[in-house]
Amino acid sequence: MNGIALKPGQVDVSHGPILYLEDVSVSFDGFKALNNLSLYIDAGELRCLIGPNGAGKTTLMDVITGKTRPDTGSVFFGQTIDLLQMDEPAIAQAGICRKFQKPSVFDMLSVFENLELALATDKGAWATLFAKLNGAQRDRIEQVLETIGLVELRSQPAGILSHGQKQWLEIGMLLMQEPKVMLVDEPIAGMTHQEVERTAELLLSLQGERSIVVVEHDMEFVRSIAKHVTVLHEGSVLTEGSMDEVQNDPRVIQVYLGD
Ligand SMILES: Nc1ncnc2c1ncn2[C@@H]1O[C@H](COP(=O)(O)OP(=O)(O)OP(=O)(O)O)[C@@H](O)[C@H]1O
Repeated sequence: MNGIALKPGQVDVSHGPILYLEDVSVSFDGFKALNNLSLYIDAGELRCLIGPNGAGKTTLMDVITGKTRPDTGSVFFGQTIDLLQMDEPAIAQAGICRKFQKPSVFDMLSVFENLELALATDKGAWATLFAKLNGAQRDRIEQVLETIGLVELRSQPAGILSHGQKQWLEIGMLLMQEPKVMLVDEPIAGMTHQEVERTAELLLSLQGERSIVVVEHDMEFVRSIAKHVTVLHEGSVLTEGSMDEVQNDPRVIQVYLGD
């Protein structure tokens, strides 16, 4: 250890990575969806995960968020927090959140209220909506509205938003909880070209303060955001590197062409 005392809830990233997965295997009826997979995600980085269908990307996300328990291996959040000892809500509470492909905003509530709801704690959703916001909470919502580019639509019901805008609102709802790691599953599916560009800007603006792991099939999009790409194949890491490096790797070309 480096001698720095950590407060409860703090994540020890003093060695660089915020997520450590080592020798993780997951079997479904004898089939290895993850096979001795090891992966490290640095604090503040934006990582893209690619790989052909069935490579294990979703299973990997499920392991990190506690939905699926590995048969073997270790999964740590920072150097000291053992995620395999925690259930799904505890992992989310610790600061690892996941954005699923399909947006699930509340159509009848305004954009602002959706963000307000994301503040919901143990008091419950309705109590949160009717409670008076304090200054810090109001400032946080304003900041998030700015980040997701929905300031002007703040009073509109979420139901009138375009598909892309709903996705950004949902990212905003996750940001309200100030996660340290965001796992983002196929963020641009169904978006217009303009929305795709705006989503790239948004994800790029989020790195640094938090780590972002994006699973995406669209290679053009991956190229536009990724400094570092991990290629999964048959439940293991096939290779890692810049987009150019992985795209020119004969093993990557082979698994994609063979798909
Ligand atoms: N609950 C399950 N029961 C049985 N097999 C499963 C289960 N979940 C996943 N698998 C299998 O494990 C393998 C990895 O699946 P996974 O969904 O993680 O891949 P993926 O890389 O996310 O694929 P895609 O890009 O198609 O979403 C696949 O062969 C899949 O059929």
